[in-house]
Amino acid sequence: MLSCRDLAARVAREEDAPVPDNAPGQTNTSTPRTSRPLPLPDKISPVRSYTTDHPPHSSNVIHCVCTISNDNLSLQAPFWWIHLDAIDDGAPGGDHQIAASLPCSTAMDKAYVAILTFVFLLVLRYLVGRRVGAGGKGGNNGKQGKQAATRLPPSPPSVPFLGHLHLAKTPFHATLARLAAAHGPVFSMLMGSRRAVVVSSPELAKECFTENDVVFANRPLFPSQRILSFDGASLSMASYGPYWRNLRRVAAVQLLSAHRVACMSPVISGEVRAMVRRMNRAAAAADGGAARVQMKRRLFELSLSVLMETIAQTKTSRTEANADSDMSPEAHEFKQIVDDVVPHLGTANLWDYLPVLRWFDVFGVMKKLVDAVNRREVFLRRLIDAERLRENGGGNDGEKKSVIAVLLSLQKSEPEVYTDTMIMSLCATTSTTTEWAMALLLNNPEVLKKAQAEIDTAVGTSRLITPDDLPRLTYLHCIISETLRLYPAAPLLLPHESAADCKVGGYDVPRGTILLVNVYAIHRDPAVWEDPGEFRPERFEGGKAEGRLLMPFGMGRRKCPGETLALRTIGLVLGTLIQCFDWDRVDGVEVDMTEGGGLTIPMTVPLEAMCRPRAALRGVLQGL
Ligand code: HEM
Repeated sequence: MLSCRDLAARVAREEDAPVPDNAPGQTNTSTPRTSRPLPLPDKISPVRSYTTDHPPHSSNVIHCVCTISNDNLSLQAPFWWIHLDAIDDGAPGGDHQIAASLPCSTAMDKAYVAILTFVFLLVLRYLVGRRVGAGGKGGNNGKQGKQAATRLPPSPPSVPFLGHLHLAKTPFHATLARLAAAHGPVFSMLMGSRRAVVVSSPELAKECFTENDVVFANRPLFPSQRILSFDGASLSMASYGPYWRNLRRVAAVQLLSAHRVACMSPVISGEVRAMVRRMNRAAAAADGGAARVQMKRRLFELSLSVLMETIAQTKTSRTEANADSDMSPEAHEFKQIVDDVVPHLGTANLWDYLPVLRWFDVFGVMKKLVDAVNRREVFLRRLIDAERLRENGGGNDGEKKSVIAVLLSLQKSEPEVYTDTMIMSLCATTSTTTEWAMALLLNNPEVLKKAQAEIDTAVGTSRLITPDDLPRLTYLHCIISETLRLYPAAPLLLPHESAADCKVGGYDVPRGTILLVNVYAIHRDPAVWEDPGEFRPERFEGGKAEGRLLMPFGMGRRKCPGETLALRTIGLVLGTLIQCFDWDRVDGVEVDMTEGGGLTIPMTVPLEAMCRPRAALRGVLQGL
């Protein structure tokens, strides 16, 4: 296996991996770019599209090639100044390559170098633009012909080098929704040197994931994700092909099937009970019998604990001495790693799109990622080794097996790939969704009361909700659907990438284009939903919303395989919180619903609330 440091070095050297040759219907049958270990060539030249006989780079000279077309500019390696040459390489449409060989210095301040490089590129592009313009119309004929034949989706005005990256304001999904209002339901953007197409209507989303499903089944592998996802070997990042299919089959059949999720239910119920017990104790100790609860922290800890329990059965190492925490020491350790990694994930991460930031590691991102990944690998290995020991001691019995035990018994050599993907996916998504649901309920107390009444009728007050009650709690289900409509945990899904040229909404989408589906905008389309910004669970009652596209878990073959587990966990957690406590806003102040950015939609202000044990449930709570 490639070590993390090797991988980081490789990411820095290899910039933007080429699009795999997966034509639709004849997908990659060779070893995917994500299979491990990927053999490292003895020597990787930073020049990939070197087309002239300029001298090769030497130890103190780094050679680079930039490809410049009328709307795009990409650079393959860092450089200093020695000579600069514009080469008409005969590329159609006046695409030109500029070669520059430059001596390297290490003493200079990285940020300064990055800025100089950026300015240099701007000037370069301007000069080449002039040269191409002055070079006569003949030189552009090929391009004009190609442009006439190729009808790309409309695009907002771009700036050199950055493309549209300057528009990438947080939260990115909201920015893209505004751009869609101006440019239509399908538009294209240049993210540095990568082209992206953004789709924001239900019809076009369906088109992408039905007739173009295979074409868009790939994932772009950004440098940060490459480091974080075992060089793209994790299920969510693997490129489409036999390797991904194998991972996905094991995940769907062995780990996340309805049967496995049912086996996990006692674990989820046990963790929820532990959280409620702690909240009840906190309320009993508080003035006035109501405790101020940090919901964000509690819910995240709960998700992580559920996962640690289902994945590795870490309960044995839990110390009840820490009365305020729901997490095992292992979960605590993993939380710290997640906290270090999450800020660097996201679809609009400048570091991923601008090679210049990576070459000089301007914000120290590379170092932080490598450190976090190293710690994570050691941690996961420890969990797996502990499971092996338990297996050898005969400590695992059938259905109650942990996820790692299942993988080991399947003779999978890479349990960490699954384990890591599942922990990362579950924690952020389920806890964020439950947090938004609670926030919406606090701002809409009449909905909270209606949900409480439904639970009292269906379950009673003499016992806690169990997973078997969930199918009967239809209003609770409507609340969850409405929450996922307004705040889909992955508002732009995970990015997809086209493996071949295709058409979307009548426009041409070239191979290698990133596809962003703005689920956030689709779920708030006023043509589909009346008063789309309002929280109204009733719109889902009695199948009224049937036929309208709701896709918080995605669509097509890359759809989330964890939907059943997620819905069951959210249902049980939310239902139990509603059943056991009366909830109030802190100081009666309306909850701040401002959205944050990143791969998920976090609440900008972490949710806090006042919880008071319900008198009718006192007996049950005391018995926990
Ligand atoms: C509220 C909870 C969740 C939401 C809203 C959610 C949503 C999503 C979305 C939108 C995608 C991308 C789909 C696409 O790109 O088309 C995805 C992928 C994925 N999710 Fe979830 N998810 C949730 C919970 C979970 C859980 C609990 C697990 C597993 C423990 C999980 C595992 C995965 C995996 C492995 C993928 C990648 C699938 C692939 O690329 O083949 N998710 N999820």
